[in-house]
Formats: sequence, C-alpha cells, structure tokens
Amino acid sequence: MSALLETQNLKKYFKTSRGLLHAVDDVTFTIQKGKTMGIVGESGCGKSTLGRTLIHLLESTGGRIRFEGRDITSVSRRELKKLREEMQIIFQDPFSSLNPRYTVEKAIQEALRLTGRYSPSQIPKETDRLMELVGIDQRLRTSYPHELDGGRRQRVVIARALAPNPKFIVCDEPVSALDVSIQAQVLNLLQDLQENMGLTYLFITHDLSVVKHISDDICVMYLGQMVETSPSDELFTMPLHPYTKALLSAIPTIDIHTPMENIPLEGELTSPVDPQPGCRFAARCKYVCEACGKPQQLEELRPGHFVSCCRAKELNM
Ligand SMILES: Nc1ncnc2c1ncn2[C@@H]1O[C@H](COP(=O)(O)OP(=O)(O)OP(=O)(O)O)[C@@H](O)[C@H]1O
Repeated sequence: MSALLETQNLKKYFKTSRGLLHAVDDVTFTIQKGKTMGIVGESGCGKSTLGRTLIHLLESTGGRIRFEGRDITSVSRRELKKLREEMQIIFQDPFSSLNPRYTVEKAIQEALRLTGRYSPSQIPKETDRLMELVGIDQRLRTSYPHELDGGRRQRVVIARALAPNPKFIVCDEPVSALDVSIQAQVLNLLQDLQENMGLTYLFITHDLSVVKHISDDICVMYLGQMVETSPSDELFTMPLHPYTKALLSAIPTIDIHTPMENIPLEGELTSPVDPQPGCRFAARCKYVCEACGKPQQLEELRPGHFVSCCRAKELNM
C-alpha cells in the first residue's frame, strides 16, 4: 500500500469579526491509494473546509499537504491547474454544480473540453464512454438537469468529475440529498468506479451508516480537530473517544457487535472562534477532568487506531 494524500498539522482559519475561527486545526492523516477515508462529525465541525483545503479550493493557514509524495502545500498556478484535474470534488447538491441551461450531453462535453486533452472529433465518443461508465441512459443526452431525478443529476456530476481522469475525489455529502433507495445506487456506483479506476476518496458525511458502508478508514472531527481515526469496522465495534461513542449512541439502528455504553450527546457545539487550549469536547463530556484543560495528544492505542483523549486508555482498556 502507498499513500496518495497525507496531511501534517493542516490548519484553515477564517478571520471573522468575532476573532479567528479555527475551522480546521492541526489535522494529520494519510489516505492510501485506492482507499476511502470517511470524515464524520456534526454540522460545523470543519468537514467541508477540510475537503476544500485539501484540493486547494481554500488556501491553508498552516501545516502541510503531500500528494503522491510531493509537497503541494503551496503550488504555482501551473501546478494548480494540473492538480485541479487530479483532484476533483462532488457536492451534495448536484443542481448547484450543473448549469441549468446545459443538457446532459453538453455538460459532459464541456468538462471534457476543459481538460484540453481531446480533439473536437474525440469528444462525442468520450461523452458516450462517460455516460456509460456512470450509468446514464443514452436517451437522456438531451435532457436538462431539472428533467432528471436527483440520482441521475448526481451521475452527471460524477461523469463531469471523471472527465479529467482524476486520482482523488472529495465526495462532500454526495448522497445526503437523495432518497434512501437512490443513495444506495449512487454509493454502489462510486464503489464500482473506485474499483475499476483505482480512485481514492475523501468521503464527507454526517451520516454514520453511509460512512460505515463506504469507508476503509474513518476520521471523526470535532470543532476543527480530529479526535479519533481508525479502520472503519473497528470504529464501530470499539470506539474509544467519548464523542465518537456519543455519535454512535445517537443511531439506534446501527449494527454494533459489541455491547456499548450509551452516551447521550448533550449540549451544543461551543464556538470555534479563538478556542481555549485543551479538549474542545470537554464542555459536553461526562468524563471531563482537570487534565482535559491541557492540549490533547493523538495517541495510537491499537494498531492504526488513534484517539485524542487523555482518559481514553483508562476508560477503554
Ligand atoms: N468562508 C468562511 N468564512 C468564515 N467562516 C467559515 C467559512 N466557511 C466555513 N466557516 C466556518 O467554519 C466552520 C466549519 O464549517 P464547515 O462548513 O467546514 O463544517 P461542516 O462540518 O462541513 O458543516 P456542514 O456539515 O454543516 O457543512 C463553521 O464554524 C463555519 O461557520
């Protein structure tokens, strides 16, 4: 296995009238080639900002990003153009990523043209290939986005993302706006594409049952920080951080093999503006103690399973 994307203490802060908002704060992880890293956490914990910062839609405030072993933290305009092809993003709302005046065919052709790799005579054939790859019926080539259901619209968005032949795709809540039955179809498509094309995904969602289905590894974020990361199965059978346990307790239907303590998630997220040092979950944690006021270290308690909680060992071992 080799790493496709690595971050080291990645930070993205926003200047606001209230102070410096720490949207992403010291996030360190590695995504292996051909694998999926799921990112979970409540709304506002920094998932989308992380995804956008990784692919340079936002400029990082600090830390490092490596892609295929190269440091891509700061890149020239020319390198950025190439990176933008290798790293794509799919958003939750396909409507916002599709031009309402473009038919399916035109939307895909435009994405192909932008790559600059195809001659005008090659584009129709490539369009057919992409439509087939994402499972859009040829009869829909002249349909407009508003004439398609959400699942088909998302397939068009995926076809456009595939046009430059990317290696890495940030999937930002790609099925959250879809009916459950259609969600499964789009997730299966993403998995098939991954298998056939060796794609690597960062899969952002607030829905734990979705992330469990699709991820190899999962990273749990809380107020801009990574509080736990682990192989997917283990996160569900043996969560170590009180916040992860609380998130899992909130979904009664999830298939958890080991009986687990039920921890209700109470209280609201505290402000991400000028946060205090120490554990950001402390204000909502029933295990809070004096040591939680100090900066927490990410510690590997089991192979590949890291947690940032000074009481994790004592509470779980
Ligand atoms: N451009 C911006 N300027 C200022 N603050 C921002 C900006 N973009 C995001 N934020 C703030 O950064 C924090 C993280 O937001 P982000 O959208 O990344 O979270 P999220 O986990 O993806 O949430 P959601 O699931 O609701 O999309 C939030 O407090 C948000 O208000």
